Amino acid sequence: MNLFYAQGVYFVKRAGMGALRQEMGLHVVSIPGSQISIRINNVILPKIFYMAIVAPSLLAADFLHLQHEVEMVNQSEADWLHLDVMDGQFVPNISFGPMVIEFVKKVTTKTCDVHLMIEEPSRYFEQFKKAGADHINIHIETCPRLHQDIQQIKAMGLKAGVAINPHNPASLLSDIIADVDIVLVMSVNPGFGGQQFIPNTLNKIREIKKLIREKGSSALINIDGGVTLGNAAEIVAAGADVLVAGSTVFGSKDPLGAIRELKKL
Ligand SMILES: O=C(CO)[C@H](O)[C@H](O)COP(=O)(O)O
Repeated sequence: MNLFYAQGVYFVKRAGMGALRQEMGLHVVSIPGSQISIRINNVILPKIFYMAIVAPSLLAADFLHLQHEVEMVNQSEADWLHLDVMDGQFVPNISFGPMVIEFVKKVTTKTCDVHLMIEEPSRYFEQFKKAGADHINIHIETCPRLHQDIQQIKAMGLKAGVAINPHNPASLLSDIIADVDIVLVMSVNPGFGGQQFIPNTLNKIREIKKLIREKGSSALINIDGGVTLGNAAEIVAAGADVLVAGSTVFGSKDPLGAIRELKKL
């Protein structure tokens, strides 16, 4: 187990996660749960802090001032920029596609986490890579050849994520979880920002965490939808690694402060 000391706080790097995390540009990571104690050289460290990855979702930004919004995220403590692509088929809403991402990429300094809520996503992998995606997340519900699609994303040099809708159980991930870098758990029905977090997601996070351990996976658990300053601590305590936050960040009078609060968890 790797231990870091920074700003008066000990951070623990979870076994098996380090390489991926460092590759993803993170310096310190830990296991959740301030209730966990660890023993190092016979000294018990009583408090372990967890730093979630924070990914503001551009869907909730002011599109008239997109550059300004992206620059705000650049100045923040956020780690990733979450980019929701919707086709009006898989989800009822239509958002934006590779062209917008290409412009965003010119300005952003953050990792571009692209979430494809579209039918037949593999038709567009190349376009999204070209546009600047660092991660491509695809839905288990849209991919009859999910394993092949995940391998294709990874072969392109990108991180691959599998997204799962609220009605689908964690067990559906059983035979793919060892192959993915990210599990994107939808905590609202996909299509729109500003919805209420579905409480059963907390159980699902715990189940996915268990599955990750059982399968020796190094996937990060990313929670998308209805994340607020009020429920984020509980979500992280359940085992989430990444918090996508749209309205909580872009709807705030102090978006930098909102991101800072999420990072403090
Ligand atoms: O994927 C999404 C919707 O399909 C959005 O990323 C998600 O809803 C985040 O928005 P908010 O934080 O406002 O709930």
